[in-house]
Amino acid sequence: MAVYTEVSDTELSTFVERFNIGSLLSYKGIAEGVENSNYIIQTEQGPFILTLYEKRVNEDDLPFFLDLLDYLSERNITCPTPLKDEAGHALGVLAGRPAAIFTFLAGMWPRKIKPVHCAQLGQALGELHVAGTDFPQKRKNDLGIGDWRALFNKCRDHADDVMPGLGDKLSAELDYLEACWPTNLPKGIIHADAFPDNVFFRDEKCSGLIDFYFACYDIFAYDLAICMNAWCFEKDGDFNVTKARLLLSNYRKVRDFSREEVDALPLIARGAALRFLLTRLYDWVNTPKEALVKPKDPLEYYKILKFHQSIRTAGAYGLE
Ligand SMILES: Nc1ncnc2c1ncn2[C@@H]1O[C@H](COP(=O)(O)OP(=O)(O)OP(=O)(O)O)[C@@H](O)[C@H]1O
Ligand SMILES: N[C@@H](CCO)C(=O)O
Repeated sequence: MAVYTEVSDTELSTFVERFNIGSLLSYKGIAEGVENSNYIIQTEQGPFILTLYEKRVNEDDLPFFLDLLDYLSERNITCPTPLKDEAGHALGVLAGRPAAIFTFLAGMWPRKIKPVHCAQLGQALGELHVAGTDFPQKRKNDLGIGDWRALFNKCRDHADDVMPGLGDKLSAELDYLEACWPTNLPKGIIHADAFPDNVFFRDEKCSGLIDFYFACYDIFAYDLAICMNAWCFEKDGDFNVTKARLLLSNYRKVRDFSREEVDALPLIARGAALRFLLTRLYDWVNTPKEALVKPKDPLEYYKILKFHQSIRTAGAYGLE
């Protein structure tokens, strides 16, 4: 469920009037997603997405996200484009929450990942990184290497309830990553959460990316590592090197990576695994049993972390 804020039809109609998209015909809450309240709205000009920003998104970051989506759309990246109202503002207030209306992206996210999806994602991610190169605003990654220790400390006492010994293992991994994390790799705008449920496809062609609310300025290879972890491991935890090779080789056709990036990939992939392990652990520990949103399994990412700890070079990802 992801409709935290209920909107009345009169207030929504008044809000929509300002956007020059005709009158509101109907609207319906969207069940997917956990961060914000999303509605699909039908107006005389077709379907649009209405997002009401809930408390987990920092309001100060909203201009960055909306400007970024605008900038990327202008550069032919298919992503939700924020509409501007008659005064030229994308951000408004509806039912007491910050709110915006976006273009509707056609497509579905893949429930079963095939190699062709990974190939398409590689290309789309490369295009995103290139398109964002000159975006003038920078948002710090607030779930980056410098933030993991504090997050871990908040849930450390419960880590062993999830798996005996997990607390010590995560502590050792943090020590290692903090000591070795590279500072010299190419950076730019990254999506930082391009999981399958945020990438749409039509006829096995990528038709766009959504949910840019973790987007930030960070290491490009970190974004690739997040995707490799989310798309190239099978349900039983096995790594699928064919999918990884397709992801990386198709990315590389758009934005080639350096020797340093290749060499650092196993380390970066460990960091990317730890980041999602920690946020999932935090949610696991802090979500009440009766909550409607079920927390995701942190141990899925422990298996992924162990895989990357076991390999020596990026050759294991199908790279020469
Ligand atoms: N521009 C769009 N076009 C079509 N559908 C969209 C669009 N934006 C969002 N959706 C739909 O709304 C759902 C929820 O969106 P989103 O993933 O952004 O929610 P969230 O609550 O912000 O994020 P999270 O996935 O982090 O919980 C998507 O799965 C998709 O079905
Ligand atoms: N993609 C995240 C959740 C939303 O950010 C995860 O799977 O842990």
